[in-house]
Amino acid sequence: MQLQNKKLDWEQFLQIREEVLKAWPTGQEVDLTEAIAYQKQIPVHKRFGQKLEEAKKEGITLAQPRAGVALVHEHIELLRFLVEEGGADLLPTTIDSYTRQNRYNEAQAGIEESRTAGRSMLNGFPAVNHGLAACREVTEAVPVPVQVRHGTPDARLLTEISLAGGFTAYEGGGISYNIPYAKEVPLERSIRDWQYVDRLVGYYEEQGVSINREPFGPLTGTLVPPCISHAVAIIEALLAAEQGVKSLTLGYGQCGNLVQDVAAVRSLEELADEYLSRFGYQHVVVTTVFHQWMGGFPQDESKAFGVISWGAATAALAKATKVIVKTPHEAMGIPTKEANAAGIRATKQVLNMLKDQPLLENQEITVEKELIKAETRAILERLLEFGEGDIALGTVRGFQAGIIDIPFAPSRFNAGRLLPARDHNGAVRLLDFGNLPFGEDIKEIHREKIAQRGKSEGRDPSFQMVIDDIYAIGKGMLVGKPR
Ligand SMILES: CCC[C@H]1O[C@@H](n2cnc3c(N)ncnc32)[C@H](O)[C@@H]1O
Repeated sequence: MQLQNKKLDWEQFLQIREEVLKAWPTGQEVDLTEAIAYQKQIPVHKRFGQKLEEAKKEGITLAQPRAGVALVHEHIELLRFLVEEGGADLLPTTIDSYTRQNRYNEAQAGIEESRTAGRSMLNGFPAVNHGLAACREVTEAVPVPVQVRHGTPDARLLTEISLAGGFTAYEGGGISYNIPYAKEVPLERSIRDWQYVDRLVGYYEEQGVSINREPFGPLTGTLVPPCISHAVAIIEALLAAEQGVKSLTLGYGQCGNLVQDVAAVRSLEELADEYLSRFGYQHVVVTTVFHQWMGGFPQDESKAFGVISWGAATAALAKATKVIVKTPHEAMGIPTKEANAAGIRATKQVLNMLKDQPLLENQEITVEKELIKAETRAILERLLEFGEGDIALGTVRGFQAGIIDIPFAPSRFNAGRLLPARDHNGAVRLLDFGNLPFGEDIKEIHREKIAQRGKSEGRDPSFQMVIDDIYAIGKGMLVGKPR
């Protein structure tokens, strides 16, 4: 049946579900009626969406790290440490890479190796292999809400076990966990598989259990222009809302220029409200998440704290509901629990110093916000045309035509023709627009700003600028100016 953005028929869903639960033995542990009852007894202070909604009302920004290790008790110890020593307001459970690729046999081997080695031999928590009881042990053992964070194109079984396991929030989407994460997964397939995920969340909502859903905002985390990540966020918001999702956190990865980043967070929330109400989705609570710099980090830990603090400051000034925290080990790899907690403490120090300051607003931010909205609308409206009004169909066709295009994505279903580069203030602009449906007026703004940088650096705008910008922050700068 042709792909369409339409709520999955429950009987059809249950048929698919029989196959989904067979993919690993722990799937047989999931009983939806029992799972709903279990979720209903989770106290309100442990419900992710509830805590986000309260933060939005208070106008404060919550801090959440990433974290996940192979074994259950070590994972619990890690999460407890991040609350007690780091001050985390919200917790993750980052899932390992084998599980993300449905390679449960190798995840199982990783668990055995971790037991033998006495340390985590996986880069995350293998929730499917551990199963329901272990997930409930984790979510019950910590005092704050916990969210599953991963990068899985086919996350259907992981969702079943995560929700039955007491997690009250779940990251990802059919575009955002495919195009930046996989090479060979057809977009139509991942969109369909995430319609299953969101339909399951819709079922929990219908039964009175609210589960927060967060599309993965930063995408490749490498000079992704706000209009691109916003377009993906709005598409995944519309796809999720159609399946009955009511608690949505839309995200954006820090680019580094304050005006652009504050404008990006504000425009994201405004565009979400605009498109959700246009398509008739009522009572969807929208919050925002700002990801601290997702690109290359300095090795030097003091410099890394500078980058982390700049991300915290921007998130607070933008009044993002949540900020995802980096650590001083970012340039090295998976952080120790001490480094992870240190990143959260640095972040919280900045958030606390800024939380009584008003939202940063000025004419520059307003102009930038309107530019981002015009660019994002141009993409979304063309996708709707390509889909004859259907955003799911339009998205698949739009990626094929390069109407939407994610810079530096590995997927062969992505056109990969965009070339982003910073302007002389460090805002991310486009050197090559690929096949984006922008008018000359928008293109001229990008060209002029990049030309200004070329003039100030005494060089013609070129691919070299892109390369210099990719390495700039790791080298202690924002704009990759020639030495
Ligand atoms: C989009 C995800 C990339 C970021 O996600 C961090 N990350 C991945 N896996 C873990 C983990 N198991 N524990 C703590 N951080 C983790 C990386 O460092 C990077 O910043």
